[in-house]
Amino acid sequence: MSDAPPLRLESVARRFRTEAGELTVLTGAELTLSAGEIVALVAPSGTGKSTLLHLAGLLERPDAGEVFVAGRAAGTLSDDARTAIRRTAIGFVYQFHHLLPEFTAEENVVLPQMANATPRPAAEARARQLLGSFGLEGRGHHRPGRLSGGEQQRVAIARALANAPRILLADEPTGNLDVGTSDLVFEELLSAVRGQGVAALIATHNPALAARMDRVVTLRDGRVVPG
Ligand SMILES: Nc1ncnc2c1ncn2[C@@H]1O[C@H](COP(=O)(O)OP(=O)(O)OP(=O)(O)O)[C@@H](O)[C@H]1O
Repeated sequence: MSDAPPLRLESVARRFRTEAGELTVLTGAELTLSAGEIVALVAPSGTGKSTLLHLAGLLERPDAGEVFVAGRAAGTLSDDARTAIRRTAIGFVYQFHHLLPEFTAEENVVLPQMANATPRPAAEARARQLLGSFGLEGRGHHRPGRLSGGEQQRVAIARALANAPRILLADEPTGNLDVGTSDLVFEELLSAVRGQGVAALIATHNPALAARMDRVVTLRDGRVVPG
């Protein structure tokens, strides 16, 4: 299975029950991420970008179709098995950093590694190396509340990469930052992802940022189409 793509969505459908009736968001969506490929997901608000990322990240289950992570079908797996895949193979970055406020920047990058049974000294060394690669040496002992928005988001990216995932999923990862900081942090994100050979699916509203990636896709009528 080692030559299987890191991520494959096959005929994925997702519907929601709303007060206005049933809302079909995805219907037969297909997407394959090759190893190390960085794909931009650019689509109008409300068309299902977050829904697609939640399905790809095994946070939700599709109503139909299948999600394969490294060739392994996730649909029939237990919630525990899906959590284990998510912890080892997938990193997430959200628009808001979601760092744990009572822990330092370094601890925020250490904790997911320890949850993954990495011994603390190795986890700390990796955290320092990752934070250093984002220009945050010297900031590791600060809590998130004492960091700037750009620094917080850099820590969140370091945390997402902490367990050396094969897949990174990002939902507007710099959407909360001012334009200048957003460009800088995005550049660092792309360079880290490329440097580590991680396949990435990154939702953004910014066409200039999307153009920096290997391929652009969009959502139309519930399907993934070239953007
Ligand atoms: N749990 C839910 N229950 C009901 N409707 C939902 C649920 N989650 C999402 N939706 C609806 O599904 C549609 C797609 O939502 P989604 O968040 O995936 O869009 P999006 O493209 O990420 O939007 P944005 O760019 O604004 O974040 C929206 O109409 C949303 O209201």
